[in-house]
Amino acid sequence: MTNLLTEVISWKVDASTGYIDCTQLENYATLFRPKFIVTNTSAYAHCYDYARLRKFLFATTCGMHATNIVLDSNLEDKVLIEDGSIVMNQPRPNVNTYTDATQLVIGPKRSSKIRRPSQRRIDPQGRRRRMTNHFTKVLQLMSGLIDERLNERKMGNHTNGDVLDSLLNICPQEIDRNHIEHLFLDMFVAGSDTTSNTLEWAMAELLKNPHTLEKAQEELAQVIGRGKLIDEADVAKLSYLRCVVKETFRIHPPAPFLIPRKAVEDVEFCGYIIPKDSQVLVNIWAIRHDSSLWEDPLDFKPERFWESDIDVRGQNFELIPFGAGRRICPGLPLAIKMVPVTLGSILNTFNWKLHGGIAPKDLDMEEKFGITLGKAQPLLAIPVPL
Ligand code: HEM
Repeated sequence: MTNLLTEVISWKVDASTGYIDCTQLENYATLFRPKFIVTNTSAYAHCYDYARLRKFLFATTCGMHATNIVLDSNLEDKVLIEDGSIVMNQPRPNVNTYTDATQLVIGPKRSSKIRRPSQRRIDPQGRRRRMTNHFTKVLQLMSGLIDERLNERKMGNHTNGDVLDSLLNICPQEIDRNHIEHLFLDMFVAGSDTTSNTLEWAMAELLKNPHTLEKAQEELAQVIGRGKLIDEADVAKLSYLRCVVKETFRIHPPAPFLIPRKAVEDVEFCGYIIPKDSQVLVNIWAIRHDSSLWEDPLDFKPERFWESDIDVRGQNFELIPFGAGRRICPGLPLAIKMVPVTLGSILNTFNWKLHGGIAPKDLDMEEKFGITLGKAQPLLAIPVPL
């Protein structure tokens, strides 16, 4: 499916570098709507006296994917907050369905025993059944949106040119509808949890280190003006915010072992022989702890990037939260826009404090390993309208 994704969205491998050229996806990323993020935060703040940020950020990220990246259709008026969850107005299925489905994939399993191949079909906790059920509903959501788009195109009043349009232009000759639905599912699964976890960690680190929060808000106030929405173009002017994002990627890489590789032949690497067919994990979590690479590696210090050219795009191996080389994350161009725009928007339109009178230094920062490296305890933070 990834090959298909790569082909369809015209990602090309640059012959000289071997890297994927994600220019076209990057163009889609210009469709962000910060207003959507802030409207959600604002609605959330009114619903609750505290915000369970993870749920909100996850739903917001999904919403952004849906409204801005994959489908440039304007779903904003159709998205609302109910009972603390972001739901789509009827007749669309509830976005929680997607959240629940992902939680089932990445959530803790009661039995961690490795089962024999003959037992793999057994589903004692009903997870597979529930997951299939949830994913079916998400696929129905995608299907409904595709129907809508096809109708709009038939009526001749559609001018979007988003990812869905690119795919429909080559459907059914090169790709069928079933592929489109599953392709969108892939993008949602790979993109939402990674992005929302990064945002939750960024907020947790800022709240734990109030001087960094103040500095980030101060910069936003000076460059953008307090209370104003930020958009992509502003990010270039927000150096400290960009340092905060890099430092969050460094300390909390969502995929701490990247995606497993397999040696296709015996390889000698740094004096070791890696036998053919070995599974190879790249431990970027350990790289972040390496004091020969980073001064005070466990401390959250965005300032370390002030004077540094180190970037997350796969050229500096001490910081590769998106991987590197041919299999580098194809969502990188989206994510490096989505994270600072979302973070900057919620920082510039609200004041934030920890729920329950917790002192910043006591904030629990334990990690929990699932498909992505999340925060073990959800961050509870109160958005205080300005
Ligand atoms: C903070 C955000 C994100 C992070 C940190 C992240 C990180 C990663 C990493 C580390 C990999 C594996 C790369 C490797 O093994 O070398 C990966 C793969 C992938 N990511 Fe992301 N990702 C993010 C957001 C996204 C988004 C927004 C999308 C799509 C919209 C996406 C789609 C994918 C896909 C399809 C793959 C599989 C690529 C392949 O197998 O070749 N990611 N991502």
